[in-house]
Amino acid sequence: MTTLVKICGLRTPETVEAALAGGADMVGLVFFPRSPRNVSIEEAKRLRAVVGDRAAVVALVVDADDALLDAIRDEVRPDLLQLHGRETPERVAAIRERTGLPVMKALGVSDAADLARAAAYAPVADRLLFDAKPPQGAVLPGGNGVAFDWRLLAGLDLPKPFMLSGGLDPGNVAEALAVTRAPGVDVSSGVERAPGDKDPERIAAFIKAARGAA
Ligand SMILES: O=C(O)c1ccccc1N[C@@H]1O[C@H](COP(=O)(O)O)[C@@H](O)[C@H]1O
Repeated sequence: MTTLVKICGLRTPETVEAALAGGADMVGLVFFPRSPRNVSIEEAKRLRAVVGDRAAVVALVVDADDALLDAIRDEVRPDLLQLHGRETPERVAAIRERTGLPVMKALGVSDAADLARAAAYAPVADRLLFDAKPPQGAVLPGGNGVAFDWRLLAGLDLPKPFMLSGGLDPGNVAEALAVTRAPGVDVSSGVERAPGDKDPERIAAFIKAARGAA
């Protein structure tokens, strides 16, 4: 089966086009003001129009309140919500119910015990995303370009599909896929020149490397 590829934190039509030209399955828009990749609802609407039906649009939020979720659903019309904060299983279920959108819950991983948390989220999320835990003192809960020990995911058996993220880049994504057998990968920092500044060449190289590994 083909590996799903998500390019996250896109902020310009040019980089959205680069992701689509490379064959990305999902493009991620970040709604988190502290992130250098943050977009407003208006910017997101324009990017959503650029994407059309050529890929799935993923709206990334961090402990979002209902007003923000409603605005994203009604105005941006994403295909999937990525919940990248401290949302409990109950909150994930409530968001899914309220918005009517499928949700992907991100879980921070640093050791095997972190994977046990997936059991509580699998019944309420449509998809899980395993990311590295942020380094101490980090401003962002994700998008830090930090990897975790991929061997923790080897042999993982979950009732829901999952994606891998955290410190992936064009040079290591093939190895990450070989180790984890993840059905999908997600990247942000690893395809940038600087935080928030996506590089079309690195986007293309990442997608090619992920596809080549499949
Ligand atoms: O990208 C961001 O700015 C971001 C902000 C807040 C939460 C998550 C964020 N990005 C997600 O983090 C992971 C890993 O990113 P990286 O490739 O290590 O930079 C990825 O799932 C992004 O969607």
